[in-house]
Amino acid sequence: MEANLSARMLSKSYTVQNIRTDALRDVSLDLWAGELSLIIGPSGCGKSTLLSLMSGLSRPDSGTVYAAGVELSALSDAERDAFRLAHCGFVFQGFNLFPALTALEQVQIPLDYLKVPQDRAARRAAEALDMVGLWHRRHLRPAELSGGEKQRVAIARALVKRPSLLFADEPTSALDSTNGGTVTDLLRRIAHATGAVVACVSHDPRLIARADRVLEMEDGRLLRDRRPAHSEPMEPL
Ligand SMILES: Nc1ncnc2c1ncn2[C@@H]1O[C@H](COP(=O)(O)OP(=O)(O)OP(=O)(O)O)[C@@H](O)[C@H]1O
Repeated sequence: MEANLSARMLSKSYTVQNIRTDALRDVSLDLWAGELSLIIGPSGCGKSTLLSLMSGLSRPDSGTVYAAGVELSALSDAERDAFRLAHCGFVFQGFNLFPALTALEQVQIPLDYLKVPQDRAARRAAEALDMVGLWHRRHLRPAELSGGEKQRVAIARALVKRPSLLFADEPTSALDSTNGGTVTDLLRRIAHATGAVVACVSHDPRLIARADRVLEMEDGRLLRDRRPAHSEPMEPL
């Protein structure tokens, strides 16, 4: 079977004031559609750098990334921007919601950028909000939502484009453990239901049992690749 995202021998270093940090050293991995892959490891081990290279947010010093059939590392900056717009959804730690917009309006924004006609955009935004269990909260603004609900709105906004690649960088670190668990389970259900590659970076070991696959990093390298045993099957979305 062909992987939906393949990284080969990725290396990236940063030099600040003549001090060089090797953030990633010859990392190779394949990610598969329809599962939640958790990339875990201590602070500074290179998780965010790896996510940023795999999603085309930045370029490696050496190595290649193939995603959705495209060699990202061979694209220009403008071509990578277009690739991300077409194929990638992103979820971040800080939710990044607009204070003045309702939950439903936040979710519809990416479709406005993609120039999807209004009636279709409204329908798809409603479906995405329903998928994260927040249709009944559609008229509320961020200040009226809990942290867990805000993150679920952000996930719906990432989902509404129907991305083939969904990237989450520390999506649970601003949440308590119950809400963190809910958000992680949601990411896993989304992977199963939509067939997207879902890659989530976290330093929180509590998420390990909720992922389909766990990739452990240390000091810019991948140390371990395993699949936790799940005792309970997931409920469908
Ligand atoms: N833009 C940058 N400029 C300079 N150094 C950087 C930059 N981005 C990352 N680094 C360094 O590269 C290394 C890896 O950073 P990265 O953010 O990828 O790690 P991380 O595992 O995601 O860390 P955290 O869990 O703390 O977010 C660290 O030593 C970091 O200080």
